[in-house]
Parts: sequence; C-alpha cells; structure tokens
Amino acid sequence: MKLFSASQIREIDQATIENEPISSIDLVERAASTCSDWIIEAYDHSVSFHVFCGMGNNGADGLAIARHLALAGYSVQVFAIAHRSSGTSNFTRNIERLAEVKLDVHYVNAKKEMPEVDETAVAIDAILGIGLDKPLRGILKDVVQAIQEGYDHVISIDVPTGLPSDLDSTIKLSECVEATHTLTFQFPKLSFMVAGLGEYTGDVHVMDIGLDEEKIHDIDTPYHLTTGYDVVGIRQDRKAFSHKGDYGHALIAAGHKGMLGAAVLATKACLRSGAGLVTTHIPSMGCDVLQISAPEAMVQLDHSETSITSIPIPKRITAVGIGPGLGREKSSFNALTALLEDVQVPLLIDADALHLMSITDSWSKLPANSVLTPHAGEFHTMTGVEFGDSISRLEAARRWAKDHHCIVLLKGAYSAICDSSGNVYFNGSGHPAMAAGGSGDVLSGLITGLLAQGIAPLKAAILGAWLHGRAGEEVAIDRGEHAVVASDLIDYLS
Ligand SMILES: NC(=O)C1=CN([C@@H]2O[C@H](COP(=O)(O)OP(=O)(O)OC[C@H]3O[C@@H](n4cnc5c(N)ncnc54)[C@H](OP(=O)(O)O)[C@@H]3O)[C@@H](O)[C@H]2O)[C@H](O)CC1
Ligand SMILES: [K+]
Repeated sequence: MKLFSASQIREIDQATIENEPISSIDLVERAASTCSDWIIEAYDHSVSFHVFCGMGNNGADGLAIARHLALAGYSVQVFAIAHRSSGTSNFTRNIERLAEVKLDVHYVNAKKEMPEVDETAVAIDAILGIGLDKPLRGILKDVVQAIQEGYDHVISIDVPTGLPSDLDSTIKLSECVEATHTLTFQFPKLSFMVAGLGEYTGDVHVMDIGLDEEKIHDIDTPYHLTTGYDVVGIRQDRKAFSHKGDYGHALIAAGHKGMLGAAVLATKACLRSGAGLVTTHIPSMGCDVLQISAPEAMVQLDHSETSITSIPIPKRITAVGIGPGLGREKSSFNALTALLEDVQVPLLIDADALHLMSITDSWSKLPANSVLTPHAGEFHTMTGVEFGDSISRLEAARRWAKDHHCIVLLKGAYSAICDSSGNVYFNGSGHPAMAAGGSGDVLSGLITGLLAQGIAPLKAAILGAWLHGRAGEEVAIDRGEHAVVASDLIDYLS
C-alpha cells in the first residue's frame, strides 16, 4: 500500500472530483457515510455522541456523520469550534443540512462552553484532519484539552486533531487528541507509522472512499505500508520434484559464552524460514547446546571454546547471517572483518556485529546490498547520533541505506525497511507482545534463511519482517500479550 503526504492526498482528491466526476460535497458525503456505517455497526443506541466539528472539510465530515447518526436514531449533539472567521463551503452546506434532522449546532468559543459529559458520551473528533498546518493554540487547544479530560472514548475522523499527517518535525506537537479509534480515509497517514506520533491514533481503521485509482498509481511516493497482499509470491511454492539443495544453505555465525541462546534462536528461526540446510558457526562450548536444541542444523565449531574467532565460509553456503549473541571481543571483530573480505553471498548483519562494525568504523568494508537489522540503540551506535525523535531517526536510516548501498531494517513499531533508493517499507504486521529478548535473533535468523533461498535482500527483509510480525500477532492471541517469549515466535512462523 502506498502512503502519501497531505498535499499528495489533496491531489488525489482533486483528480477524483474531476475524473469520476464527483462534487466535493458528495465526496464529503461518501467519506462521512463510510464512517457512520462503521460507527452504527460498532455502537448500540445506549451511546450518545458528542460531535466536535472544525470549520474545514474535516468538520464537514463530522456534520454529515452527525446527521447520519441522528437519522439512525442515536442521541447526537453537535459542537462547532469557531477557529476561523468562516467555514469551507462544505462545512456551511452541512450546517444547513442539519435542519433535516432537527439538530442544533452549539458554537464553542470558550472552554467553559464545552458540554457536560456523562458516562454514555462518546466524542467524535472532526475538528481538524490533514489540514493541520501549525500547532494547536487558543480555543482549539482548549477544546482538545477538554476532550482529553472529559471523554474516555474518542473516535477521530481521518486524523486525531492536533496530529500532523506528514513526517514533518517542524510542526511541534502541542495538544493532541488521543483517539480510541481513528477512521482514516483511504490510507493511513505517514505520521501514524512512527513512535511519538502513532500512539495518538488508537486503533486505525482505513475507510475506502473510492479515490481515483489511476492517480494513486501515478503519484510516486517513497513510503509504503506492507500488507499481506504485498508479500504474496515473494516465496515461491515448492515444486513436487525438489530437494533440500534447491532451498539454499544458510550459515549463521552467532553466540559466545553466556549468549548461546541467541545462536539457538537464530538457528531455529532460520530452519523455519524454509532454507534447505542451515549450518551454525559457534564457539566450541556450544556444540551440544546447538545439536540438542536444533538437531536439524549442522554445527561448525570455532577454535575458541567461548567466542567466535574465525568464520570459514564453506563453498556450499548461499547466505550468511552474523551477530546474534556474538559478543564484543576483539577476536570476534577480527573474525567479522575477515568474513567481510571473504563473503561472496548475501549477508545479514545484526546485534553485536553491528556494534563491532560501528566502534571500529568498518562500514567501508560492507558488501553492497547487505541487510542490517538495528534497533534504535544499535542505530544510535552506528551513526553516533542521539536522535530526538523517530522522524529524524527514520530520515537518517534512509540516508544510511542510500550512502552504504544496503538495506536497513530499523526495528520498532512499525519496523521500517529502507532501501538504497530512499524507499521506506513500513511493516504492517506485529504486536507489542513481541517486545521480548531474543525476538531480534529470531528475525535475523529468519531473514538469513530467506536470503539463502535466493530471495533478493529487500524482498527477504520485507517478507521476514511480515512473517515475524504475523507470528507475533498469532501467538499473542493464543498466549496473551504478556506471556510471549521469542521461542514462541519460531513455533508460529509460517
Ligand atoms: N481524500 C480525502 O481524504 C478526503 C478528506 N476529506 C476530509 O477533508 C479533511 C481536510 O479538510 P481541509 O479543509 O483541507 O482541512 P481541515 O479540515 O483538516 O482543517 C481546516 C482548516 O483549519 C485551519 N487550521 C489548520 N491548522 C490549524 C490550527 N493548528 N489552528 C487553527 N486552524 C488550523 C486550516 O485553515 P487556515 O486557513 O486557518 O490555515 C485548515 O485548512 C480531511 O482530513 C478529511 O477529513 C473529505 O471529507 C473528503 C475526501
Ligand atoms: K479529526
């Protein structure tokens, strides 16, 4: 799914109006209908709706939704916030249409004019949408504060009021509605994808309002959200007459004394990826641990008992993953730099290997199209920058991927996969239950296994992140969100 900026959405809007054609007021009506249908489906008549409307088209949506809900027999009160001298024509027309359902509009000019709130009241936030272009102040700020203080349940239309739509750190967040649900038109907004901003949306529900498909196709954007449709076909179905040699041979280099579990997790995840064969290079002390934990894998023992000091790459290897539990010994760094010289197959670098590369600034040795899988802390070490917010961190990851001609999978919610052309693929699967030690080891083993099967690095990262997140969603349902451990993810990989 493509993701667009507010100005691009306006372009698509305009194309829809011209090409369908449909009048702007009817597009508002169509957008509002998708929301009222959703609300009617989700709430019974014991609820009373307090609809807060700005004076733009977001407000026009709110007025039309209020009308639809009144027609459906709900208790509705409408509050218009006078934040500008006049409303858009769609706003004004929808004010007039309230007469059809005998709804009055209460104009709110001061916080004290906000309504009394009882426990049946649900707020519908149709104050500002993609038109927000500055931090809230004055009456808008007061009203949003009052909504925050007064309502336990808020439905935001298109965008929570106060939240910028774009990845634009110049609009500093001041006051912002914290929605329970956000009913957003056609696409999630870019700001929904990053920590520090995405938290305000609550559950996001994408409302298809039939925008111009051709224009959506024609407008270029570097931002994408991976859905299940996007990963279909990345991994080919297995042929009847095939054998394990057809599915590659991954080498995992991982583990040191006290951190052998990371090697086990990465190995087992790699096996679950569908790779034909997996060999794990570990310190010799780990031999029994690995053979017992992952009998399907072969083991290549290091000369050292406790850490990795040299990593021979057997000829039959088709991809290498290095890093989980590697440790930060000088000897492991020497093994890593020697591997960078030798490796001729796709490479994934994770965890301590990222750290070692960073502290010795060995990035000039990075093979093109390598896949790096840092979390925010590791990315800080890679760049030496303490990022103040997720937007600047993401922009830095995009630059890093371009400058080093590699794939950077910046882990988080949502994980962002940056390619060397500046594109960003936000991963649409996942669950907070996955925030547990070892989850990253599973991801790096999984992606290494996909690389070993000949899947191109970008696609392997996208598919790996998707499968990893889907496993997390499924296991959270079965085990509950507090009891998930990284090993569970492996059992749920599909
Ligand atoms: N394709 C679609 O997604 C459709 C979306 N629709 C809805 O339309 C809104 C966008 O409507 P728009 O009128 O462009 O903008 P808003 O309603 O979000 O904002 C209204 C105006 O408010 C002013 N503004 C912006 N920021 C502030 C602020 N911090 N304080 C005060 N006022 C502010 C600004 O006007 P100014 O001239 O005052 O700058 C905004 O223009 C979209 O979100 C959807 O809800 C349509 O329903 C159909 C298709
Ligand atoms: K809104």
